[in-house]
Amino acid sequence: MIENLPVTIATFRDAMARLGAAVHVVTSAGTAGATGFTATAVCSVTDTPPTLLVCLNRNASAYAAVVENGVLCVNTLASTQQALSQAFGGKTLMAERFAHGQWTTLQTGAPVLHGAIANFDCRIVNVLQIGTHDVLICEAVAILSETESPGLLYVDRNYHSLHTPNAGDR
Ligand SMILES: NC(=O)C1=CN([C@@H]2O[C@H](COP(=O)(O)OP(=O)(O)OC[C@H]3O[C@@H](n4cnc5c(N)ncnc54)[C@H](O)[C@@H]3O)[C@@H](O)[C@H]2O)C=CC1
Ligand SMILES: Cc1cc2nc3c(=O)[nH]c(=O)nc-3n(C[C@H](O)[C@H](O)[C@H](O)COP(=O)(O)O)c2cc1C
Repeated sequence: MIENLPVTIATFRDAMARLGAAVHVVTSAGTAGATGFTATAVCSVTDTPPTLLVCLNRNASAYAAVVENGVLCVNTLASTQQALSQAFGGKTLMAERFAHGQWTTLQTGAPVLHGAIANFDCRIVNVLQIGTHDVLICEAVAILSETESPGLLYVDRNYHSLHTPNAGDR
């Protein structure tokens, strides 16, 4: 038998850190005000109805407002938008986070980031409590995906560009 690692928070995180993930700034607005946080725990669920999930730590400063607003926008970052990931990734005052980037709105009123590789404007249709996190089940009511820019990848605790070289670059 192969010797396995003990399953601890540290071994789980170290193994999960090996998985490459797109980086998103998840925003929300409404009666509880504008808020946002950086997330890699975002995943497509089904296209019928168009649904994705977002995992949010209940201790995050954005948590209460996201749940009260009941809407959010998943803004998937371009490789040039690493500074936004850092601004929304914790500790920065909420008003200062939104000083980075240009913002508009679509259907729900959640802030929509200009220049993202995709924007999924969503209603939160279900919430599952799993350990420290809430899994927010989100139905997309409007989508933008206009830029050709490469995406931002987070893997091994570092940022990379998802630029795919074409034949001319090789
Ligand atoms: N730190 C966490 O609370 C959790 C981390 N993970 C996974 O473990 C990997 C390694 O994480 P770290 O060792 O913390 O370093 P990291 O360098 O990958 O994470 C960067 C920052 O993002 C935060 N973060 C990353 N994923 C998160 C999540 N799902 N929920 C809340 N905060 C999250 C971290 O606490 C840290 O402040 C992550 O990339 C993620 O895949 C999974 C669940 C919770
Ligand atoms: C690259 C990266 C990925 C993250 N992914 C998640 C995530 O998927 N879910 C989550 O709850 N927090 C995630 N975080 C942490 C939040 O963005 C934020 O730091 C945390 O909620 C605490 O922020 P606060 O100071 O506003 O409370 C991530 C942070 C970074 C930098």
